[in-house]
Amino acid sequence: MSSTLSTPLLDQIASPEDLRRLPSTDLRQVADELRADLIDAVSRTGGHLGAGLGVVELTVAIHAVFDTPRDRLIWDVGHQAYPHKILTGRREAMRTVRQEGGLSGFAKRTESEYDPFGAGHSSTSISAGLGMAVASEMDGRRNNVIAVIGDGAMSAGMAYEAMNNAGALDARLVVILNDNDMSIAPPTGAMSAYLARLVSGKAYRSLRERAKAMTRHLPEFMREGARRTEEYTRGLLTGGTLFEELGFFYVGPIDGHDLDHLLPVLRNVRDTNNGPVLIHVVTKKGKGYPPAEASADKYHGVSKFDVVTGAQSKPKANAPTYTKIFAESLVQEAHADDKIVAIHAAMPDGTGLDLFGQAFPKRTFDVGIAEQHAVTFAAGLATEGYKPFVAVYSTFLQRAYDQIVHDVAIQHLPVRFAIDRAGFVGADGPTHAGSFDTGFLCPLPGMVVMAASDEAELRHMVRTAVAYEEGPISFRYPRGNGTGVDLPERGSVLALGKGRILKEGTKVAILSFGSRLTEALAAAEDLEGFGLSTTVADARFAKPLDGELIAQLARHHEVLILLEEGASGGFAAQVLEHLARNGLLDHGLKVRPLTMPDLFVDHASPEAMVKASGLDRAGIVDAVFRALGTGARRVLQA
Ligand SMILES: Cc1ncc(C[n+]2csc(CCOP(=O)(O)OP(=O)(O)O)c2C)c(N)n1
Ligand SMILES: CC(=O)[C@@H](O)[C@H](O)COP(=O)(O)O
Ligand SMILES: [Mg+2]
Repeated sequence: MSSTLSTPLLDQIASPEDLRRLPSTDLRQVADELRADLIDAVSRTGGHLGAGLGVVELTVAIHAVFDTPRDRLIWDVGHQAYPHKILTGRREAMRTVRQEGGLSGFAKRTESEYDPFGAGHSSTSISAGLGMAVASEMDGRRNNVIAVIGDGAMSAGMAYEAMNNAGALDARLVVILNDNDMSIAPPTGAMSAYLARLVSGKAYRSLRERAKAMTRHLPEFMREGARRTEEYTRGLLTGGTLFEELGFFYVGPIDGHDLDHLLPVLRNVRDTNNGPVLIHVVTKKGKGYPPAEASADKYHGVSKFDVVTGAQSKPKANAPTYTKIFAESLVQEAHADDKIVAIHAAMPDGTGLDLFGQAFPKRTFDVGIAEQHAVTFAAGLATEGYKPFVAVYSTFLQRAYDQIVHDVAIQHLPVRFAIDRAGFVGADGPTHAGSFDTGFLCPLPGMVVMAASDEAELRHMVRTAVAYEEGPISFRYPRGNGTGVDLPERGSVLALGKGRILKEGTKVAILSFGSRLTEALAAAEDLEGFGLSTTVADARFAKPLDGELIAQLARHHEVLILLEEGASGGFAAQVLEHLARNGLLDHGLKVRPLTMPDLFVDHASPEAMVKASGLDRAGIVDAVFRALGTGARRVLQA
């Protein structure tokens, strides 16, 4: 902890019990100390900061009023849960957040009893909370369940599915809508505009007239609350909001940084709550830290930074990111083909489509956090002759699987999937690892599945996807910087289902799919040092497979290593099945698949995750020697 921090009250809080012992008049100071501590902690590690800064007062108020962990508190996404971690016994450990062996950057059940539900992906909190509320009701426990969800997360269909169900069940559930008018980027969509109107008071004023007439029908707790707090009365809006129509009692908008507003409202809800309640809290992302408040992304995610200046320390890169190469290549192609359109789900910067949006604002669609919709929306565009590119992180594409199957693949629609963050992503850990895309795309009839082994390949794959009209096509590429290869001026259209050989040998063959190719070439060098003549090939396609190439590698080598940065069930599984079906294993070929292990790998640096999974240079060499049999390395070394 920084010796310059003065946090006399926070120092006394080892758990929310301690917080609840303090008089309400101390809570403002607790919040100030908590904010300073949060900034100090994240400045040392990097991580998600803006969202946490915005919920400091809300976090203090919730823990002061509710009986956590008996009352269940769920943070949607969980990236804003850092202040919650500090107040729930993890203050010291916060100095390790997202580091190997340290705290997770999200809420995590195994980490604390104060985290009743893990997350990382958005918009799950209301569903999970409803399950807990119903269980509590069935058990007769009558504890409270509170789900805190952001305005960005509120754009996903799942939130409405949950509210629809909660309203019908009349469940005792508290949803706190943390409205900071920001997603990662400024939010888009009609829902966001609706919330803005509620906050600005336009909708509020007309509804208030109606509310006046309804006052005598208000439940007792609302009248009581209104009597007790003048501010609350002023901020109270009842009847007629979308949330009311869904069966929630709507309270708000409330200033989420003013404890004099938050505390009485939360107490009222706690003491008299009987059905679903939605408390609309207005906050500022980045609140209380000027560099965050001033930045465009409100310091959503930051690397280590200087607390005084806010300057972040970004490591110097020798090559552009894959994301940038994808975006630039797509912009280049879109200049030549006006049917190309680009879609992302609330991730303009992350997917690189901010660049595309600058060049083609009318051909760029931010659909909000709505991956399922993004895919079917793209399918609709494809039916009309457009060439939609859905740019999405591998992990978030998982959300849209039925849409890929039912809306795209069965109808053979040429939707192009640009799958970013494929493979280990490092600090965000298992919720964000891009592990499963190859495995879930390959079984789909007619789907073309590619992976880029460097940024030049990525450029070719963008061009290939533009040219391919027969059905859906995907290409995956990792988080971070490229390998530094020379880039072609423009990509070429790749021959469908054809790989390439980079180095020819006779004893060992390494067939790599995607990002591990550089390590495969390095491992081949090591193997040559042992006198093992090694072939290295880049498969490019997991579907259709290059049958000719696979047969050649299988027939003319003793060992075949299948390498990919993805879960088992992906590329290697496809090749193994192909080998088995075509009798290519019958002569005793020693095939070894190298994939991610069958476990959710905890956060660490991507390099450490790759190494721990045996997908690095040394891991590949080891796999070859294991295939050749015990003692092979010793004999060859001698
Ligand atoms: C399903 C899914 N899609 C995308 C993301 C990436 N993501 C993380 S936080 C975030 C913005 C969330 O906005 P909001 O809920 O308003 O929270 P805030 O950061 O404003 O507090 C997005 C798009 C995600 N975590 N999950
Ligand atoms: C919380 C969340 O889902 C995003 O903020 C994510 O952490 C972004 O990851 P990248 O840093 O890879 O864009
Ligand atoms: Mg928000």
